[in-house]
Amino acid sequence: MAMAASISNSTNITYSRRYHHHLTSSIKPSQLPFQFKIFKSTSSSIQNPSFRVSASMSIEATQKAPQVSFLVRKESGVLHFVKYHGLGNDFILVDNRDSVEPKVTPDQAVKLCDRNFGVGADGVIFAMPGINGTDYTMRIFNSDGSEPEMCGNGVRCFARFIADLDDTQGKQSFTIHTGAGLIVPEIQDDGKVKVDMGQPVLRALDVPTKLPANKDQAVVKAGLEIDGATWNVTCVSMGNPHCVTFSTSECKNLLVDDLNLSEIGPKFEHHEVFPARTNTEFVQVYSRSHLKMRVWERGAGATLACGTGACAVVVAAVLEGLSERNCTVDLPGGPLEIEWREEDNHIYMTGPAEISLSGGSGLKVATWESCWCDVVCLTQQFLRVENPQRGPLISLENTRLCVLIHKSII
Ligand SMILES: N[C@@H](CCC[C@H](N)C(=O)O)C(=O)O
Repeated sequence: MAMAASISNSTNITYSRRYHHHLTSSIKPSQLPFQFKIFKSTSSSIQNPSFRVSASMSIEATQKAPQVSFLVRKESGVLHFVKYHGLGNDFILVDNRDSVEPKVTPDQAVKLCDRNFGVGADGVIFAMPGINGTDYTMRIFNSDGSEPEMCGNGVRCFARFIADLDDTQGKQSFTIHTGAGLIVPEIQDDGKVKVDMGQPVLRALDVPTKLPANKDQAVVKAGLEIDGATWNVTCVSMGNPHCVTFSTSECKNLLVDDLNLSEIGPKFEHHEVFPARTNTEFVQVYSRSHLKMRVWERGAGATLACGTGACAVVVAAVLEGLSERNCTVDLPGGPLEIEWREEDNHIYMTGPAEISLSGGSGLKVATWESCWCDVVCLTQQFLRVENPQRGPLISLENTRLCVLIHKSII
């Protein structure tokens, strides 16, 4: 059988190879274990990456995939990582359980996260030894190298990452120490992750914001002048700071699709009333249980989803009298279910977290020595590959390196 594979990068350069293989029996595509490695060779400069492509394919209809972690392959000098995403908010996950120092510096994180010259991600997350009796510690660098206290989508990815390692013995719930305190994610039977995100912080000084607070010391529907417009904002910390807006003095219910996020977002992020900068959520109210938001993240810009942001949005909506405590929040990457529970004042967030690829990168101070990725999933419109050990694999829609195996020629 002849199989063609093409590999493209974000600059639309396409590399083609033809592979010949003999099938001895009739095998469904879903039974084929594929492994592609993409070698990105940039020894002298990261400005002109070239790709060396190799592919291997083994076909044994009855053979089960080996029960080993994809992190077992450890070569010295190579950073092994796995990429996960929560609704398109994507992260490079690093197994850092043997050290309390992140294996990647903030500068290296910036390079890794670069979508053109690196792997591409909204942040790098480290799974580290737990402290204060917790199972693990999670630390994260944003794509600009800054370190936030917490990340909601990231913590769902973290839970899946930990569960995908071989040594958790089926455990599905973990206690995680973060900059926002104790966070407890639990992987549900349907594969989604429900996270106890703790309590929101409303005290202006703790958010932190210099905006005028009400008698409860919270900032609810305060006016914020930006470029001659007055935005009504409510400030909430989920460990990290959020500024939530549903309206301006001119417009009672924002039409979020009309906003030019890259123009307005930075003006919120760097506004003097937010001494630690801020994440900003622009929200449209569909009903008292259905909200739509777009986000401009501190240190990462416009992302497809923000878990802490969705939690902050529901808190702000309740405080402004716009919604109930249980809401579906639509984000560009998909919906999250958020509950701000009255009994314990905790917020519970439920949503997906999925693996996109695993890889390794030789990290040097200024350049990438090599970078490889095992592509473990392919877009549905071409070929859906299912890994018998990990279930259906997800699409690479949001990554810049895509391996496309054309279904028509299988
Ligand atoms: N996307 C995250 C938030 C990541 C941190 C944020 N950029 C910050 O600096 O606070 C989420 O899902 O919560």
